[in-house]
Amino acid sequence: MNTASRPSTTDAAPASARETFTALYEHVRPHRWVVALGLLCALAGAAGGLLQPLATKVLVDRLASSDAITGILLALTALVVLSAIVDGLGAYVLERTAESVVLAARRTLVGRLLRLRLAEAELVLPGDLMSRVTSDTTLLRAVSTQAVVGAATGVVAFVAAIAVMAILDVVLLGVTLGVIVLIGGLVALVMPRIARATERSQEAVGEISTALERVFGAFRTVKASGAEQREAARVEVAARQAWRHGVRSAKWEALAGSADGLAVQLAFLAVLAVGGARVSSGAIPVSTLIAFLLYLFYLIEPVSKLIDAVSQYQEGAAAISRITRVQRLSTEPLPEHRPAPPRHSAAAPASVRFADVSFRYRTGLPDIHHQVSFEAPAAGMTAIVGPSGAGKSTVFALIERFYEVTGGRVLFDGKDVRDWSLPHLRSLIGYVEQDAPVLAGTLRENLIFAAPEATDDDIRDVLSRTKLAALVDRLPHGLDTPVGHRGSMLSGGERQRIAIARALLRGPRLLLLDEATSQLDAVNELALRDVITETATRTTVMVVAHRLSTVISADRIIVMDAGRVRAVGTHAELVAQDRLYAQLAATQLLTSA
Ligand SMILES: Nc1ncnc2c1ncn2[C@@H]1O[C@H](COP(=O)(O)OP(=O)(O)OP(=O)(O)O)[C@@H](O)[C@H]1O
Repeated sequence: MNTASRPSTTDAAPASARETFTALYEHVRPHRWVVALGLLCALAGAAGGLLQPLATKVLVDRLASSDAITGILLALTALVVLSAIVDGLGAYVLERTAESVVLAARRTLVGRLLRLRLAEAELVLPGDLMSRVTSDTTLLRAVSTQAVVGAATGVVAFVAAIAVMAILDVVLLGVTLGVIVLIGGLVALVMPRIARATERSQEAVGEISTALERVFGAFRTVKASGAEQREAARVEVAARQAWRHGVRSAKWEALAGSADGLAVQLAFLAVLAVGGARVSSGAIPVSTLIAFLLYLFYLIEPVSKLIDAVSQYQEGAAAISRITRVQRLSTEPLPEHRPAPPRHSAAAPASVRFADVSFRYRTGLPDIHHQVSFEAPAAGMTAIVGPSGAGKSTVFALIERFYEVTGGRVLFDGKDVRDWSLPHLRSLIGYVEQDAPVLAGTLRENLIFAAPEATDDDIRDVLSRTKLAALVDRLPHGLDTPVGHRGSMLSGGERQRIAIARALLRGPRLLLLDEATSQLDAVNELALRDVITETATRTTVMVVAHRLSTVISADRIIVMDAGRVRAVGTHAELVAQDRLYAQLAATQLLTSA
């Protein structure tokens, strides 16, 4: 997969063990009391299990002395049933909490992703981010609760069993511990490999999402280019990677998982040999050997719980490391809640001024703007023209404060954009991107996207201004007709006017319109020009213009070239005074110069 040219979050340094543990604890902290309840249930269940071998020893002793055993049998049965009930309750409480941990992690992650700064978001592959939200968070399920409780009950039950075994016979305990320590050491070597394999496997899952996102983001082009098989092969490469690392992780987990059985079986053989000798020499009675062996088998559960907990921790740590890396990216403040519906007629037009603005997209990249200065006074239309790559769209990005200037100042209504609260600043601006994105959903959802409180009257008014009323009448379900993925069921011109209607519905004090470079038919072009000129009578309009018809009706035109303002004037003035503008105007299609 050729993602080398585009750094992603996966390039960031992995989280340290301490960071991972703290992040994990932060996920569990809000649920600590429920986890404690689950732990209590698990401990009660474990205590029940712990009593069973002792009860069995009493039973065997009574059998030997021909005493009645009905009472002890009934007590044993009650103990078994009770431990099962408590165990079940504990398991339910924990599973529920685990789901809550996953929900909280997803909620936090999604909240952060949507607030990423544009400059950060551009470095990230969307498919990979999606897999972090959907797939990595799932791995938190086990580690956040089962592993915590498994480790705690495992330790308690293990220590308790060892204590009882010490009372029964210290020599046999020594034999048992010797075997367990030996196998435990081998397991410890395997554990970090599980974390590594899991992280790689999750990275590959991210690559699958990235590859799919690439395909479906340009599905028509993929089909028209006959690239289906090539693209399927790309996805397959990532899927095979995920498989390879998944299998590797499964191998280490299986090895670790069978270690508990192996440890106890080996200890059993050793205890049988040593214990048998001790029984025949009269050092211990046979009932002690039986009880000891039962405790030995009782140990299987806590030991396997401990091993499971550690391998779940390794998997969870891999996921946490990937999630934490996204959380390190910087974000913007959330928009404030705006209770009152926007009144587009009431919004006073705003002015915009660039004062000696220098800008580059990232350190190490060349400057895009060099001391750019101009003024777009309140009300009326200001068009920005210039050859492709001159830095026209970047002007809008700086007004919206998608990026910070590297020098000079951008003033909105006389105040530096950095002194405005970001959500407030953006709430005053209507912004129409060059490719006028329409989102999947209904037409209505798209229209009220930037102004959810807009009333039907507001919508009707904007539809008539943008000449979309006829389209709505034609659609089978009117405003509630779905428009397809990225508005694929609409024409290019319709998409553009919907994007303008969406921006106008916000009641902006400034409308930023990045005109599409693609050709529109004459009817659409006329409709669009009318919409813009009509809007410019009510609010400030700035247009990155690619069509002669747009610039002719502008109040002032700013000519940009290679990141500099080259000339400012009206169409008539510029045709006479500026050679580049005259050339651009002569070609009609301004970007082809
Ligand atoms: N997000 C970005 N990161 C890095 N460089 C960028 C980014 N966006 C634009 N550029 C670069 O900045 C320069 C100016 O881009 P801009 O989009 O402002 O040009 P433009 O004048 O609007 O061009 P066009 O008329 O083709 O839309 C281009 O060279 C472009 O490659």
